[in-house]
Amino acid sequence: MEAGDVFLHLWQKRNLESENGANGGPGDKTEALRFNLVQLYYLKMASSDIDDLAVLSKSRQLLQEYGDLIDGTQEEGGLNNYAEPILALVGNSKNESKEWKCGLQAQDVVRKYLTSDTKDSNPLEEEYNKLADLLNKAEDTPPPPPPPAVVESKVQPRMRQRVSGPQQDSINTYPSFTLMESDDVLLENTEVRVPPGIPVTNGSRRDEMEDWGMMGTSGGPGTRGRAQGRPYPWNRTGRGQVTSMSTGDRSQTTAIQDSRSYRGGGGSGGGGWRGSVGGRSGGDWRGRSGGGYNRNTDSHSGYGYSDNGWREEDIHEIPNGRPTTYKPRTRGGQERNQWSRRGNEEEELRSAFNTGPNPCFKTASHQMVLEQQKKFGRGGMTEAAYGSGKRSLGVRRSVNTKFVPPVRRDDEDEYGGELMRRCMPQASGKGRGVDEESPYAYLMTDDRLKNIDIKMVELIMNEIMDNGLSVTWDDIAGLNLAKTTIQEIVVWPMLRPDIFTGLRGPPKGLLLFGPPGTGKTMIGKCIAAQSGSTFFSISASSLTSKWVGEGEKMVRAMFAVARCHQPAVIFIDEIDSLLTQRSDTEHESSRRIKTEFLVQLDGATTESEERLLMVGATNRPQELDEAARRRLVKKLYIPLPEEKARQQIIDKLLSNQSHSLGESEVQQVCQQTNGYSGADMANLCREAALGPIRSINFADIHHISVDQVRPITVEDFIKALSIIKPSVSDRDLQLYEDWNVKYGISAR
Ligand SMILES: Nc1ncnc2c1ncn2[C@@H]1O[C@H](COP(=O)(O)OP(=O)(O)OP(=O)(O)O)[C@@H](O)[C@H]1O
Repeated sequence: MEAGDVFLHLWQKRNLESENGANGGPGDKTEALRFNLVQLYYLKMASSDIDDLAVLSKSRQLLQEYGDLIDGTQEEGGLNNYAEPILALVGNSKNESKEWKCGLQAQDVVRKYLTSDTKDSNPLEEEYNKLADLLNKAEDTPPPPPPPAVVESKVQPRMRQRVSGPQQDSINTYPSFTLMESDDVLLENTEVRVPPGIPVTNGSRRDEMEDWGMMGTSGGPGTRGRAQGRPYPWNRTGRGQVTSMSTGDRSQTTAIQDSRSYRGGGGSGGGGWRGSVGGRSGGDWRGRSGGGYNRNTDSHSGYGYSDNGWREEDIHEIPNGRPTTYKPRTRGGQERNQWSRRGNEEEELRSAFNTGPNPCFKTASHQMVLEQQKKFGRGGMTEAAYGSGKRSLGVRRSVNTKFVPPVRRDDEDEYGGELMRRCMPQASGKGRGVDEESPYAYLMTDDRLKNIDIKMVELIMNEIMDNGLSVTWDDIAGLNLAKTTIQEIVVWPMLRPDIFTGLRGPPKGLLLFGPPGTGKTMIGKCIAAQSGSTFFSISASSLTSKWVGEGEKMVRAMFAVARCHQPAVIFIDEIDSLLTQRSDTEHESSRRIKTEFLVQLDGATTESEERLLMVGATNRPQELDEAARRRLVKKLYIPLPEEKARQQIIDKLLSNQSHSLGESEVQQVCQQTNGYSGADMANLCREAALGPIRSINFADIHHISVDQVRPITVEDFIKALSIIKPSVSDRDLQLYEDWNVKYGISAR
């Protein structure tokens, strides 16, 4: 990176955080607008008196301003002009921001802000000139003998450096520039390549800064104290004095940093915007000088730089990695700007900087990218770098909350990363192979799973229902038509695929619909037990994910795994929750899940020879998406049980209980249970079975034997009938029947 680029970074950072007049910098402005939008929304929620149109128009206006701020191309306008450090981070992530380019050119900014074409003095230029002088003097001073021992740094292990150049006016060799300690954050993201001939110094120069007026101008009383958090422009307390900075042909007013960065500033607040960095950097930065950052009494105009707070005992790493110490100038000025280094001369140090195309100084961001590449290969950083915000449970997002992208990090899953770590050690950097301990590692050799995440494979495999289930067709009372149809389209084709080919090929989808509690899930279990196929019982929740893009991958994984386990049946209970009609207002991610589902269900991706059947069950068939309805070819109505079926249910349930009901009494009960579902019948029997228990004295309950409990009688059933009522209304029933007439196959 050239000198001009470094200046651009500094300029971006300063302008992003500084306050240009009363309106604040673009960073503040966007925050304020976002806050306004949220506030407007809550106001509208809280009061219905507020006119919808007024809210709409205000929101539109705010959004417009917000958009202008984000995308504006003017130098101090668009946030994208300040985005270099951020872009450096997201540059390797798969993200739209990749296309997001900074509209500013280094040379433009340098030309505009460092070369004054008016008679007015440019404080920045003056400042750099002073620094250049100082450094030139320092060059003439002979190096001191090396110190006896190197003291370990306790505070700032990061490299600090100051780069300066001679006073020139070309773009990349503009008078001189200084990277302050408060620019460390920036430095971490910046690879600095200093043009040959530019002297480089390192270390703390607190007192020089005082001399140069870089440690803050005197501030107002408001700079006292230390505010917590980041206040908004309108409620900032203790804002410092506003100083004016003349920058060539324009004059810029820079509000000195708000009070959050200061600690007990006394009467002289000031300190400059850089204080904010200190504020965020934590205790090491604050208050080391007792009076906080406000040591400077000089009312030097221009940027009020904060005290960088470099410590005299700080140890610095020189660019080539060898430790050096910087011995700061004393007040007497004799030792100013001197380097000492174990066993090496200053020349060497300088030449290390001037190595041209291969600078040995690695920035933190560069280092991070290298480490990422080591871990994840040339693909470099993943979303991990992008979405590294701390997540918390149960805390509402506020306008101050950091944005956490809804993109899953590679080392994260629904189980806090545990599953991921178990199945994908590469996510934790241990290697790229599949974890051999994973019980499903063997599956990953299958070509059909080559693009599928093993973590998803594992999740799907966990949804396989045990084929050892003991539900038989006889357990299901009534529903003869449904049973025959299912045998025809599910069981036989699975057992004899050679016969069921071509026109006789089984349908790929089956829909069981009807009132709740009529045995749809039981049918699913029965298919699992009787068809001899691998039965995946999938719930809608196991296919949805909080991460954008994961849901559809899960659907794809489910079909891929099922294909590996043919013959297979995928049973999805309450399928309406997954495949409701698509609408313009629904969320993009749920729409994508549906689309993936439909694609997978479609014949295009389902080979005709595949023995794969999708069975969906729903109580709300009318809400299904039309495309899904078409793909679930056979729609079987599972109605309420008829009287005979209800009798079968009672007989079955009473068969292992002691009871005194004869056939006529059971029939009597069945006649009174018209409109009861199978589940209602089961509840009725449970309620009746409690009758004998209720007749026992409470005192006897401890010692009474099972044989002494009286049998269930018809009276128990009659009492239970007054408690258990039918759960399906006539109106709902009519809806099912209408839908069945329209789409069902049992209406023939
Ligand atoms: N035809 C039936 N034969 C025997 N028992 C039945 C029958 N229908 C329902 N049941 C009883 O009702 C209970 C619930 O049935 P199931 O879960 O299969 O209903 P469902 O139609 O899937 O309900 P939902 O639509 O609410 O999921 C079963 O455990 C069983 O005890």
